[in-house]
Amino acid sequence: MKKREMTRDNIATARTLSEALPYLQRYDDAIVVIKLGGHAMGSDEGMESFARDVVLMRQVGVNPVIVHGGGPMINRLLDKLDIKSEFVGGKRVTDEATMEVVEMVLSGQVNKRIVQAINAQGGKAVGLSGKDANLITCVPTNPALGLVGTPDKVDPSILHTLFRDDTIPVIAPLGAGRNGETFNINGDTAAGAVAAALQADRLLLLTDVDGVRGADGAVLTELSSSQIEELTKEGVIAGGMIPKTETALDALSYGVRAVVILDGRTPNAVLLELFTEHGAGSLIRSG
Ligand SMILES: Nc1ncnc2c1ncn2[C@@H]1O[C@H](COP(=O)(O)OP(=O)(O)O)[C@@H](O)[C@H]1O
Ligand SMILES: CC(=O)N[C@@H](CCC(=O)OP(=O)(O)O)C(=O)O
Repeated sequence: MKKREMTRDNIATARTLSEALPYLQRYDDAIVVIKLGGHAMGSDEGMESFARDVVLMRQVGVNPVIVHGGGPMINRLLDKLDIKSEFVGGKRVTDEATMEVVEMVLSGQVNKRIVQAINAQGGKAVGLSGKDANLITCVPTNPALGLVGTPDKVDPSILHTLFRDDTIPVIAPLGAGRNGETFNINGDTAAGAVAAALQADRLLLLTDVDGVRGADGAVLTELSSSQIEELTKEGVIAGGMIPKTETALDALSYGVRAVVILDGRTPNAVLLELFTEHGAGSLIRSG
């Protein structure tokens, strides 16, 4: 199928998925890992639009893999339960009581919301966490962070099985420890580890800002690793953006082709990034 120019207009005016298809080229067997952050999944309309994009990607031959966050949703339940929580370097210090809430919210609530949204758009999604089928095994990140885990081994075989069955995996960022523990993994870190294990063609980190901003506040459309190091040292890249840029650099070093940090609240964000010439957000490539 020949690629026609895909603009915001002709995606938005296509009333059905099949109407939009002629504007896309087939991307047979490309693997695109998409991290959907908690801040990017606020509204029901936004979730519906995201789910539609994912189903459309599958229809043009891409294998999408969703790894999600849910920080704001975890905060809400922790508040209700009066459990205090703090972040160090963009990662939640996680004791056992917090871990229970994290798992309940991510695997139970957020994961199923995304699965249901994709299925409602005619896709076939299956929800799992890093604990399923030995997908993600972790080691503790740092004793000061408690049960925060760093992926140590990722076994993507279950994901290949799901691809063959035309099924879209939706992954909650939890991992198993070697001694039966459950670890809380930052969503960006989990997405990077999965993308690396799959040697993904692209890793998209969807958040609530239109990209990585420089010192003057403008979005940098393309970023190198040395720029990232410099901006982090200067404190321009801070908070939740730190795990994202760290993830981008790690993923590239493990063979992921390109990483893009973009605003997940923009309508058709994923499609615009993948199928238009200009893309969206901040692109980070190796070299
Ligand atoms: N240089 C930067 N450019 C853009 N955003 C930044 C930067 N430094 C810090 N941030 C913050 O990082 C946030 C995104 O991280 P986070 O809130 O953890 O997102 P998510 O929940 O989508 O994973 C932005 O909303 C912004 O406040
Ligand atoms: C270790 C750690 O920080 N885990 C995250 C997991 C969820 C997440 O990453 O959510 P967002 O993508 O919405 O920020 C947390 O507990 O909030």
